[in-house]
Amino acid sequence: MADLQPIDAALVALLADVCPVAIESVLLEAAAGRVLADAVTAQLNVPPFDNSAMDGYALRAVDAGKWLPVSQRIAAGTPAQALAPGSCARIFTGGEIPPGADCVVMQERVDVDGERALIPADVPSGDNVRRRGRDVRQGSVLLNAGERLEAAALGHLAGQGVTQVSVRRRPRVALLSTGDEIIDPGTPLKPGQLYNSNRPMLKRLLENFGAEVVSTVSVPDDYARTVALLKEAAEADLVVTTGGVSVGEEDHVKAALEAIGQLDMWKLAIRPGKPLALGRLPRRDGSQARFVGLPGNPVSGFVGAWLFLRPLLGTMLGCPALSQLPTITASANFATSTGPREHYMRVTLQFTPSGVTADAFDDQNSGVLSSCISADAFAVIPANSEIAKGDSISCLWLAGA
Ligand SMILES: Nc1nc2c(c(=O)[nH]1)N[C@H]1C(S)=C(S)[C@@H](COP(=O)(O)OP(=O)(O)OC[C@H]3O[C@@H](n4cnc5c(N)ncnc54)[C@H](O)[C@@H]3O)O[C@H]1N2
Ligand code: MOO
Repeated sequence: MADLQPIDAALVALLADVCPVAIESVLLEAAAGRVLADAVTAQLNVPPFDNSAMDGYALRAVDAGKWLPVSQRIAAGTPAQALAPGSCARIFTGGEIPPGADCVVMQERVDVDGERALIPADVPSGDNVRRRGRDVRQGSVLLNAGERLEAAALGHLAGQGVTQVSVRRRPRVALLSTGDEIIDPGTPLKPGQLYNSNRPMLKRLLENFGAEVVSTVSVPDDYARTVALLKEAAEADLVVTTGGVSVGEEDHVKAALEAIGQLDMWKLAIRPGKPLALGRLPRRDGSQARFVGLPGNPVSGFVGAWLFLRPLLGTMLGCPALSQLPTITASANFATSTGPREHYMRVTLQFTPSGVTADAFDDQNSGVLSSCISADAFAVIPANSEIAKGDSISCLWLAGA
């Protein structure tokens, strides 16, 4: 096992000299999940004017504690007139604070008699006023480059009147499934065959990690076909294969990669996913596509996608949030021991008043995809270690995709 490469070294090799993908402009309404290419400076204050946080009456705080004439009515969306001293204005939530007024009292606290309102005495200046620029100051950085455009960020951009946004192009991924025994759903299974579970699983993960899957290809266990299909796939930014990276005579991916491209790393000290291969493939124009060869076992593909495809895509997209998974410490609700490989166990997390506990799926075999269905995290069990129930373990939280 001395030839197993440490995971840290594999990540360094994977992320070395990765170029960010190009920039494109998209409509804000089509920008969900995309990664901002440039920082955005706020052009507007938000809110753009002082406005009321309540339905009620706007006044000068010095006039509180008296009956005041109601001199105007300010609905949201209508401009306010200056407020004469000793009067108040009927105002609605979101309505513009009239010049001169400095507070709003909610209507539940006010007695009204015709065109007069009795304002309680304890209304401090500034009460229920949402100041101009309280959320966003004109000229400040609204969003940084590398921000993934999720719900609140999209709202923030729309709040600036933005219609078009500059984002990183989605990295294009060619997803190749190797194995003569693997067939697509829709055809009855013959003896020895099984359906391709890796393809839809990885497609979904890749898309969640910001990529566009531009081709899905089935590759037979044949060296010449593997070479030909890898060459074709290399026109994408990233080529991901499943299966065929181990040591059997029918495992052609590594040999094909070495023949036409470059193998940067193979065989990692990781369970599951040991035969994972990293490298590059040449394109017709002389540039190179990145290559990640995932082992065929579905759990190896699932773990490999989170640990390697996610940071690789995060780096291509210039998105730090995608490059690192949050870690959380939990108390192990199981016992286990490891050999020479670091074990990424699929666990569910329980948040209790006394702390976080991790329950491991019973069968942690790399062919048992059920272990990934409800997994919230990977418990990272170091190589050559013993874990007893109640021990503190570090987990990688599968958040954000
Ligand atoms: N003599 C050795 N044999 C194996 C070793 C080893 O070190 N020495 N390593 C084992 C480990 S660990 C793994 S992981 C596997 C990985 O092998 P491959 O990457 O070559 O994958 P395959 O053999 O093609 O497939 C493995 C397994 O997964 C099934 N599979 C493949 N693709 C799919 C798919 N798209 N959907 C569903 N299932 C898939 C395939 O039928 C096999 O059962 O090698 C061990 N062997
Ligand atoms: O790396 Mo393999 O997936 O451990 O079985």
